[in-house]
Amino acid sequence: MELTSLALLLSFVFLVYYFLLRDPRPKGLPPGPRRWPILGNLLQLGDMPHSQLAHLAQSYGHLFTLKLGAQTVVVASSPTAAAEVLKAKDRILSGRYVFHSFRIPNHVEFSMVWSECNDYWKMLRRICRTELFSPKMIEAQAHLREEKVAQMVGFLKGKEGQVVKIAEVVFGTLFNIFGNLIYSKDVFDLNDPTGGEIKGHIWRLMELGNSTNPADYYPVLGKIDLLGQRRAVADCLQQIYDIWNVIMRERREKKGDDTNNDFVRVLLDAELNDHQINALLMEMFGAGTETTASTIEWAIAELTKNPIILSKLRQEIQTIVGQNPIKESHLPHLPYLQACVKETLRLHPPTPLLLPHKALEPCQLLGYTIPKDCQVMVNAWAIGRDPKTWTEPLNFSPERFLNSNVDFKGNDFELIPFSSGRRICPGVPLATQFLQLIVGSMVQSFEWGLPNGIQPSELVMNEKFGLTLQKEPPLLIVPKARV
Ligand code: HEM
Repeated sequence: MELTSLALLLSFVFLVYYFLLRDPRPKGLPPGPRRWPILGNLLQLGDMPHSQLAHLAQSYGHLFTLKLGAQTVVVASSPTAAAEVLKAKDRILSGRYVFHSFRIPNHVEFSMVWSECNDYWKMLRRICRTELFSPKMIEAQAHLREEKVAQMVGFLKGKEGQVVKIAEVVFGTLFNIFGNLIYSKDVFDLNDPTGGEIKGHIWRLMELGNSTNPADYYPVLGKIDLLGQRRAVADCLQQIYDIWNVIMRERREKKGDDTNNDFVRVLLDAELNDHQINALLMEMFGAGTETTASTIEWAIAELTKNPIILSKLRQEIQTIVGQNPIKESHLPHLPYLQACVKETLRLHPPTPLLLPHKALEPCQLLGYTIPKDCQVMVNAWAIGRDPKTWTEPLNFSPERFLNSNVDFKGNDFELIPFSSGRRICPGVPLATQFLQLIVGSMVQSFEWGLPNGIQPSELVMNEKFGLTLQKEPPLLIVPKARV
């Protein structure tokens, strides 16, 4: 063989080894599946990443490593691994990986979701804890939520016998609850198919938030904004902020005459500027509506599939509340309703992989070495369905919570739909009220069936990423008023 041919053959063998066979995982990381050149493990994610990752955990263990494009990601999939990430290494792993579509000046630096846990973030968390979601504020604003839910019930009574897309009605109701909690205004007209001015912008923003940005896998693409996603998010935000700036100007002008007891009042009193207030309000809508609406849709779906549980719940509400509309003061006396909500969140956490955390510095995790800047995900969906923790995990069985202290407030790592540790969802107190009030009111006020003669046992819900906007087909029901 000629020398050149031999050299070419050896080069080819070396390249095949280097790119296809060699596993370039840095030393010390948890094990993981073999990765392809350039793509890494991207093709293994499929269109339901939480479910695929749960599957991979069966082969590689409760802490494993993936390469997604150029990003190294460690995935925790058991209560032990989650406790290690969110409790034992809470500070070091509390960094946030910021999605490229949201790296927008005048937004990202004022954001709570995307900030590191710096002094500004601590100030926002304190406002949430002591003001916006304090027990006093939750109680003071209960009548607003009750009023908007009564409007939803009235709207659905007008739709008796017609097919209703439940997510849309719940979304509209949540938008209006938020509008009133935040700046004492409705934002959504349930009877208007366009939903009103601001709805389109927020809806589009949520769609953009759910779409994949290639730069999150290949950061070199970040600067060129290949698909224009960052520009589109910036445009949407500007349109929403233009509307809110008018409201804020009016409220600043009112000053002492402003009698509204809402979030804008609290934030103006805390002397936040318009950029800071806009970013925070946007996050309330963004983080609070889709998650809550998705959970309610799943609860209705599970109750439709489980008529015995539905009638038990109806019986509890009948005994404790009777014919009058449910008030938030009833909620602590409705343990079966609470259990139904917990069970829905166990099976269908709306952010199944929480939000991606990032290592602020290298650290040891269950004997492995996690490098600085490594992304860390926690698979709350897999943890909620783990047969080592839950008996018959795929069954919707609220009874499992009746004589149990397990709760979703961040102390029980087998149930972490809201996460745990310093990054735990600050909206838990509000979300709990929304979920129980809306599900309870639907059950109390309506019988419902599925359209086109579909039987409840035939109801198949698409679990794609667990989020309402991405569900095809959505849950359609035909309501029939009870009271
Ligand atoms: C069913 C309802 C909800 C669920 C399941 C949920 C879940 C979550 C999760 C998993 C996170 C990420 C935690 C982490 O990074 O480890 C989060 C963060 C957040 N949530 Fe919620 N959430 C819900 C409702 C709400 C509501 C109603 C609000 C506010 C009105 C809200 C505001 C936020 C904010 C601002 C963050 C970012 C916190 C930070 O990074 O410091 N969420 N939520």
